[in-house]
Amino acid sequence: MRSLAVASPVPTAAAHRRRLRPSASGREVISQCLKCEINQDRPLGALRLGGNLPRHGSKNLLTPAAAVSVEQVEVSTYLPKGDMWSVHKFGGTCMGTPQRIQNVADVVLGDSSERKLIIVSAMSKVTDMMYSLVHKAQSRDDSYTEELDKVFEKHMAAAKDLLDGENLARFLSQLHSDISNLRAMLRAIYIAGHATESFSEFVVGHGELWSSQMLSYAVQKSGASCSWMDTREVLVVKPSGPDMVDPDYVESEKRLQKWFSRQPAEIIVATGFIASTAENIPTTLKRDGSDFSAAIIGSLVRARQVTIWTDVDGVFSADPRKVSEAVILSTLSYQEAWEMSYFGANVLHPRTIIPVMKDNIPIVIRNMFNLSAPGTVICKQPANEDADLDACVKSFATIDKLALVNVEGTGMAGVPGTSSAIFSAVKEVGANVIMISQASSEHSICFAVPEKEVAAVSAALHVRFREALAAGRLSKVEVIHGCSILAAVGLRMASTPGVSAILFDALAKANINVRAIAQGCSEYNITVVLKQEDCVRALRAAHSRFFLSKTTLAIGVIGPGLIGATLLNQLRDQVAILKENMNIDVRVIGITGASTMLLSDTGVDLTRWKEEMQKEAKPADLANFVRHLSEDHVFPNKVLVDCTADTNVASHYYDWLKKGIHVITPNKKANSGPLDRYLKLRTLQRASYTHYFYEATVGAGLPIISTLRGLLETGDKILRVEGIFSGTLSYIFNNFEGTRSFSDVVAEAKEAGYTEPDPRDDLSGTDVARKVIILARESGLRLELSDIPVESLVPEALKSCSSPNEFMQKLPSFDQDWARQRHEAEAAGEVLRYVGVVDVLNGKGRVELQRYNRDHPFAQLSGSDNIIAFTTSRYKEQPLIVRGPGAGAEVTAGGVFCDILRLASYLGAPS
Ligand SMILES: NC(=O)C1=CN([C@@H]2O[C@H](COP(=O)(O)OP(=O)(O)OC[C@H]3O[C@@H](n4cnc5c(N)ncnc54)[C@H](O)[C@@H]3O)[C@@H](O)[C@H]2O)C=CC1
Ligand SMILES: N[C@@H](CC=O)C(=O)O
Ligand code: NA
Repeated sequence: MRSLAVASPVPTAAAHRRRLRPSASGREVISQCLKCEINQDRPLGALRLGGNLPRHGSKNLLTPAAAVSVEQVEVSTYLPKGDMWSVHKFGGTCMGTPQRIQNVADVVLGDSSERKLIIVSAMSKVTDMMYSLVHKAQSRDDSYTEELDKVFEKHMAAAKDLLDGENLARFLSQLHSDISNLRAMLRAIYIAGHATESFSEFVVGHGELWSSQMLSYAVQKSGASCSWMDTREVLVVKPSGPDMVDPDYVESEKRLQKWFSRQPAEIIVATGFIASTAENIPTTLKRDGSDFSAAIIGSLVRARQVTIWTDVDGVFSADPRKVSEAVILSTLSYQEAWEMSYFGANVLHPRTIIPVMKDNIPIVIRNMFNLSAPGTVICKQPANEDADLDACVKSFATIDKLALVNVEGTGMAGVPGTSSAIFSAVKEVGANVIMISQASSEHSICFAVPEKEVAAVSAALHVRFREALAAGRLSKVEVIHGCSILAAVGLRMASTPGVSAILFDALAKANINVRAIAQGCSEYNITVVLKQEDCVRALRAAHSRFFLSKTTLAIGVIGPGLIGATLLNQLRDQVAILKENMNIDVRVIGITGASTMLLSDTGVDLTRWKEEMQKEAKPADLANFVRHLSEDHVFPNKVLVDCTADTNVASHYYDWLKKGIHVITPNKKANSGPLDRYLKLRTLQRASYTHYFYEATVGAGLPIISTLRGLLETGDKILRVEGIFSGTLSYIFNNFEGTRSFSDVVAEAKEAGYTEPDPRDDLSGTDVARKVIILARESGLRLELSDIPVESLVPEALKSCSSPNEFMQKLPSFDQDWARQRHEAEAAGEVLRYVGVVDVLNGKGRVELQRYNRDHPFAQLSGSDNIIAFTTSRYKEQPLIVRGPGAGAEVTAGGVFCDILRLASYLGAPS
C-alpha cells in the first residue's frame, strides 16, 4: 500500500492522529492539528479537516522517519467495518434552515455509536434551483445570474446564522470561490447554449457540498471529531441506463479505505447525491440519490443501521392524503418496501434497498420533526410477526394515469412467440410495462402502460400485427384509457389462503369493477387494474378492510322530521360506542330536508346538527346531495336513509342502488308502489352487493320483515299473515273506550308521533294496505295496491279536505257516529279493531274494520301495539306471533338504526 503521507504533501488530521497514537480521540487529533498550525505560525483559518477544502500547509511536514512510521500505522487506520458504524441520511427538509441544520447536528451528536457516517442532501429547494440555473443558462436566459445570486445569498445567510468565527470565514470563502467558479461555468454553458451532462451534474451537486460543509462545521462546534467528505472522491458509479447508475463497490471501497486512512474521524459528514465516474468525472446518483448514497456507504462500511431522516413518522400503510386512517408501519421487509416503492409509495427508491439488502443492514425511516416517533424499520422479514390473516397485507399503493392494452385473438393460443412479439414491439417504443396479465386460455394478453405512452404502444402493435389482424388471427388490439392500479403488498400473503378473497370482497362491496388482475408466484403483491375514478374509493375500501377492520359507513339522511331527527339523535348517542366496541365507524356526511341541506366531508357533528342545519345549510337539492354522498368524502361505503314519506324520493332508490349506494328506509312508498318498479328494485338488490333494507316499513322496529324472510328462506311456507298493522289505529281503538271523543283520541295519536305525516293515510286504511302489500309481495304474491279492498274510516265529506289540519279540525263533527259504533260493539261484548290480512293461499289481501270478542288476542292490546300472526306450514296450529309497539319515533328510528347495523355487518363488521 502506498503511504499517504508521501502521496499527499499535506499532513491531515489522520497524520496528526498517527503522530499521537492510532486510538487518539478526535479532540486530541484536532488539538494536535492546532498545535501544528501554531508551530507553523499559520493562521487558524487555513486548518481543514480534509475533503476538497484547502489543506493546511503546503509542504510535507513529515520527516522520512515519520513517513516510515506512517507506513506502519497505516494498517491500524484502515477503514474499520461493521457494527460500530451507524449511517444517517438527512433529507433536504431536515436541512432546510440553519436551526434545522443545528438540530441535525444535535441528533448526530446524540447517537452514541462509535462511528457515524452522515450523508446529507442539499438544503430544501436548492437542487431544483441548481437544475434551473443550468436550464436557464443553456436556454440563454440571463436571469440565471440573479438566480445564482439567490443561491449564494441563501447559503450565506444560513451560514451566518449557524456558524461563527473561523468556521464561518472558511465556509464563506469556499462559498465565494465555488460561486465564482459556477458563474464562469454557467457563462460557458450560456455561450455554448448547451451543457454536457458532466457540466450539469457538476453544477447541481454543489447544494450537497455546501449543506454538508455547514453541518460538519456545526458538529465540530461541539468539539467532536468530525471530518467532511466529498463523496466524489469515494463513490464511483457507472451508468446503467437512462438516468440510472450502478455503484462500483470494489473501486468505491478502495477509495473509501484510502480516504479514511487520511481522515479517520469518529464522525464523517458526507455529501449525498454526488459521485464520480471511474474517470473521475463528477456525476450524481440521480434524483433521490442521497438515499442511495447512504445505502451504498452503509454497505461499504457494513453499518449496523442506516437511518433515513425525513419529515414523516415512517412508512404509511397507504398514502395518508388519500386514506386518512393510514397507519405507520413499525416494520417492513426489504421486499415489501421494494414492492411499495415500485407501486409509487413514497418510501424509498427501490434501488436504495439493493445495497443494504445484500448485507442485511436495516434501514430506519424516521421523522426529524418528531423524534419521539420510533419510525419504520425496513429489514429482513422479522420472524415473529403477527401471522393473522389481516396482517398479511402490509400496505396499499396506487398508480394513476395508466392505460390497459388488450391484445386478443384465437390465433394467439398455443402460438409460441406471441408475447415476445408483443413486448418487443412495446420495447421498441420504450414504453414502461407496469403489469401484465394473460388469460390462461392464451386468447388474450393485457398489460398496463402509462397513459402517455399508450398511443405509441398501440400504433407499434398495429404495425407489428397488421397481417395477423387482417387475417383474423388477432381480433383486436384494444386500449382501455383512464385506468389505475391498486396494489396490495405483503410478504405474508404468500401461501396464506383467503387474502385475495378479502381484497376482492372489499372491492365488490364498494361496488368497484376490477378490469385486470396480476399476482406473481412470489405473492408479494396482488395488483388490480380498475377505473381511475374508482381508485381512491377502492384504496379506502381495501385499506379499511385489512387495516382497521372497521366498517365505515358514510350516511346521508333524507327527511330530518320526526323519525329522521330521532335517528340522528340515537346515532349521536351511540356512534362512539359502536366505534369502540364493534369497530363500526358511522359518519353522517349529509342531512337534507325539503328546503335546506347540510353537507360535510368528514361527518356532521351530531351534537349540534340542528344548529348547523340552520347556520350552514344550503338550499336542498337531492341530485347534489347524492353526488356529495358519492364523491366528496373518503369513506368507501355509502348509505342513503330515506326518512320521508315522499314517493318522488322513493322513485330514486333503483338509481342509487345501481350507483352502489345502499338504501335504508321506513318509507313504504317504494315497496307498495307500482309492482313492476318494486320487482325491478328487488331483482337489482338480489343481483348486487348493494343493499336495500326496509324493516321499519311494517311494524316500525318490530321484527316483521326479518321474521317473514327467516321463515321463507329456511323453506317454511307462508299460509296467512294477519294482524293489526297500524300503530295509530291500534292506539285509537285501544283508547276509544267512552271517556274521550274519537277526534280527541286521533289528535292524541298524532301528537304521540304514531300517525303518518298526513293522518288521513292512517284513517283511510291506506297505510295498513301498504303494509299488507309489502308483506304480500315479500311472501311472493304479485299484487298492486289497488288489488287490496280497503275499508276507509275517513268520512266521505272529509276526503276532500285540502290539508291535514283542516281534516283534524273537521273530524269532531263525526264523533257521534263513532260513539254509536263503539256502543253497538260494546253491547255485543266486542271491541273494534282495524285489521289487515294477507291470504297467501288464495293470493289475496284485505284491510277492514272488524269486531272481536273481548277475549280475542287482538282485543288485549294497549298503546300503539301491533300484533302480527304468521300462519305457516310449520306454525299451523298456533301461529307465530310478533307483538309490541308498532309506531312512534323511538321504536321506528330504532328499527332504521338496526338496519344500518345489519348493513354494517353485511359489509364485514364483527357481530
Ligand atoms: N311515525 C311512525 O311511527 C312511523 C313512520 N314511518 C315512516 O317514516 C317516515 C317519516 O315519518 P315521520 O318522521 O313521522 O314524518 P315527518 O313528516 O315528521 O318527517 C318527514 C320529513 O321529510 C321531509 N321531506 C319531505 N319530502 C322531502 C324531500 N323530498 N326531500 C327531503 N325531505 C323531505 C319533511 O320536510 C319532514 O321533515 C314516513 O315514511 C313514515 O311512513 C314508518 C314507521 C313508523
Ligand atoms: N302511521 C303508521 C306508522 C308506522 O308505520 C302507524 O300508525 O302504524
Ligand atoms: Na318492522
